[in-house]
Amino acid sequence: MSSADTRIGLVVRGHGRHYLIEDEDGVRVHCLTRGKKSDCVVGDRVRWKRSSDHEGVIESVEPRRNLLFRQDEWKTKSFAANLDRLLILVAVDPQFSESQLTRALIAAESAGIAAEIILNKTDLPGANAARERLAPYRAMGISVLELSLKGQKDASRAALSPLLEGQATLVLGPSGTGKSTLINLLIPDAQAQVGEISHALNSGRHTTTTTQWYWIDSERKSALLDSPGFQEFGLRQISAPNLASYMADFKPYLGDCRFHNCSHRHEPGCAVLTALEAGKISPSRYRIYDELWNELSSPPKY
Ligand SMILES: Nc1nc2c(ncn2[C@@H]2O[C@H](COP(=O)(O)OP(=O)(O)OP(=O)(O)O)[C@@H](O)[C@H]2O)c(=O)[nH]1
Ligand SMILES: [Zn+2]
Repeated sequence: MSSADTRIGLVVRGHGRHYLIEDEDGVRVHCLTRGKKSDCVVGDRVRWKRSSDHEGVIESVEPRRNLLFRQDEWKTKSFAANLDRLLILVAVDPQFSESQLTRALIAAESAGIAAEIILNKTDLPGANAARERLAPYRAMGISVLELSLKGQKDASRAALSPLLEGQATLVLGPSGTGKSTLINLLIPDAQAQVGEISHALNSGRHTTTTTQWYWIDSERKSALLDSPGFQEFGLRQISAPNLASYMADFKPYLGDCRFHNCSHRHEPGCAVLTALEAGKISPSRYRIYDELWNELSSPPKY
């Protein structure tokens, strides 16, 4: 088939082999992929053509700028493609897992996606403790935006809007941190958008197993992507020796170890261990590095 028969569309939702794509005019069409494989993800640009008045077929996926995914021993789970930014939402309460935060940052860094942190619920007692836990992240140059999404709606909107403008931004965050509050603040008709999409895909109203694409503005320039919660954030796509290069606080020391293939765990003359002892790398970040190293260098358990 020549590409003249096909048009470019944006994948805004996937469900099995069923996708909802949006054409250049913003019209949404239910499309199927050819064959059994479903290898496009939300955010992909695809070539598609109409197969009937109501449906289309996806012929191919355009090259991706990036792909954010997690990978455990058994499977790869894609969050979305062609992202401009990852926002990791954590809260004062429930207390966030630093390991999950670090994993998300490493996945973004290795995919070449800029990442920032939002600390929500700063109105609660315990805000200072949360701030302290995030201090190493600030120190390594990652922006931490403090919000109180529920109580300070206007201020939150004003802080977020410039960040999101003209971008495709994925929000990741554990349950209970205020993800729905954030989405509803920026996209008042979010529930309606979900309902419309689920209806078009026949996937049921409450299917939240895949990433959801929302337009923030009527010009369809700024998008927010919401991904369902997850328990595990595997990083099997990364090899243990490359791990440190995706950690901004380790990176400055990487060329300075005595051995070029230093694992930064027990070797003499290790610049990372020296930085740890000097307090330039935080003990919690080092502990996560060590845990990840063990995880990534152990053979799969199956
Ligand atoms: N104190 C305080 N509570 C907040 C704030 N933002 C959200 N909450 C509350 O935190 C709880 C969780 O918020 P949601 O927006 O439902 O969180 P979620 O991340 O979508 O959680 P799931 O629906 O479990 O995925 C709700 O009771 C909110 O009212 C805030 O800035 N301060
Ligand atoms: Zn070293």
